[in-house]
Order: sequence, then C-alpha cells, then structure tokens
Amino acid sequence: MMNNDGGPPSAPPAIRARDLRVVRGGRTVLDGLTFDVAPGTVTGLLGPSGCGKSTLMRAVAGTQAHVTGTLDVLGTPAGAPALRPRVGYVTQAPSVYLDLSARRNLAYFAAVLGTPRRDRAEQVERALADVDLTAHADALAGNLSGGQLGRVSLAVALLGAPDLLVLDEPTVGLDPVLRRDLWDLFHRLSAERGATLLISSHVMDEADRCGRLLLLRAGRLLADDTPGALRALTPGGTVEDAFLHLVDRARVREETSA
Ligand SMILES: Nc1ncnc2c1ncn2[C@@H]1O[C@H](COP(=O)(O)OP(=O)(O)OP(=O)(O)O)[C@@H](O)[C@H]1O
Repeated sequence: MMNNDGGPPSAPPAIRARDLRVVRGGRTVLDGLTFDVAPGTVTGLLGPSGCGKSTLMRAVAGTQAHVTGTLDVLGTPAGAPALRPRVGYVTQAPSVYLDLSARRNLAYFAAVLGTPRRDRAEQVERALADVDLTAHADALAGNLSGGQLGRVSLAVALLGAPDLLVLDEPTVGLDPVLRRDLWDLFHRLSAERGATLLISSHVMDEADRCGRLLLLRAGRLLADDTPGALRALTPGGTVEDAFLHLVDRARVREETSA
C-alpha cells in the first residue's frame, strides 16, 4: 500500500471494521459499524451506559459470539489464535487470582501466554513497574484496593508487550492522580512502543486525552473524529456538547425516515 504522496508503504489499520453487527439475546446491539483505528494511536470509545462499548471490545478481543461483517485486528480476522499474544484485553471486572500476590499472578499468566521461562521474570518486573505496583508486588491480590487490583489486570495485559491493548473503562473509580498516571502510561505505550490503544469510557471528560474518538450511541457510530474536530461542532466547545448535538441530529434523521 502506497501513501498518496508516493512515500513508503503505510501500515494497515490496527482495527478494521466494515458493517460490523453483533446480536445478543436476539437483540442487535451493534448495528453496522464501519471504522478504522490507525496503528500507534490512542483511540477513545465513548458513549452512554449500554450503548455497546463492552460488546465492541469483546468483538475486537475475539471473545464475542454472533459477530457478522468484517472485523480485522492487526490484519487478521478478530479472534484468530495468532492474535492471542498480540492483543491485551482488560475487562471491567479484574480477572486475577485473589489468593496469589500480584507478582505470582503475573508469573502465572506469563507462563500461560507461553513466554519462555528465561524471559518471564523480566517481563513480570517490567509490567509491575509500568503500572507502578512494584511496591505492592508481594501483597495478596485479595488485600489490594480496587484501583490496585485493576492495575494488576492491566499489568497482565501488558505482558509480552502486545501490539494492541483493548481497555474497558480502565480509569473508572480511580483518583485524579492515578487517572493521570495511567493516561501518561497509555501515551508512553503508544509513543515509545508503537502500541495501539482502544480505551472505553462513559465519562466525556477523558475525551481530550485521546488522539481520536469513536462516539457510540445505541449500537451505532455517531462520530469518528479527533477531539478538536468534535469540540468545534458546537458553540459550547466540549465533546459532551458535540455528543448531545449529534444525538439530536441522529434523532431528527430517525424521525424523518420513520
Ligand atoms: N445477553 C444479552 N442479551 C440481550 N442483550 C444484552 C445481552 N448482553 C448485553 N446486552 C445488551 O447489549 C447492550 C450493550 O451492552 P454493553 O455491555 O456492550 O454496553 P456498554 O456500552 O459497555 O455499557 P456500560 O458502559 O454500562 O458497561 C446493552 O443494551 C445490554 O443491555
């Protein structure tokens, strides 16, 4: 693939969705999504509770059933076994063993991921340092705070230095300092390691921390743009105002086509 300026080949999208649909319990919860996520970017997936953010993330991570249309991840159909070590996925519920320390959890998951034994300790220590948990590495996970537990899950996803990180509301319930530190980490992962991050949130005030935004409402994509372009849509100049404006516009369209 050549750039328009005839430069070097451009990288394929990290995520490529075309007419993506998901049916859950007989209901269409994602309804014909088409978008690309460029490699090495930090993309926010924003929308109200129940709009389909987690479902889209599950589809990208390859754990969602009844997905139709096209969904390619790192150039391969989502869910392909070859993607397993290349995609880190953190769900809203921390999925670590509460009766093991953070360090032992990481060592266990590194083994499950197939990390060669000689590389495991180094990867575990790096992941602990990335999420700033080295000081609590030997405490039982069950004795950690909710925010610390969330960071252990994030550290598990960072093992093996994945190319794509899919993070479902990673900053929910965290204090402002921790939230800022995590966003700094997300940007470091993208800038220094070239990772692509897809991060969901239902709070619009995190929008400006993303390079690009996907706004979702009731299973449909309302916008795929930069925070700046969205803020320019309304006099209020916030992403929240833009979201409300786009919701109203979509409603008018739905009513006139009904
Ligand atoms: N098994 C199911 N059967 C029917 N509907 C379902 C099922 N699971 C989820 N849904 C519906 O799918 C929609 C999307 O759910 P999803 O969890 O993806 O939303 P979300 O945007 O991540 O919400 P939140 O921000 O609250 O986590 C919701 O309306 C939900 O009620």
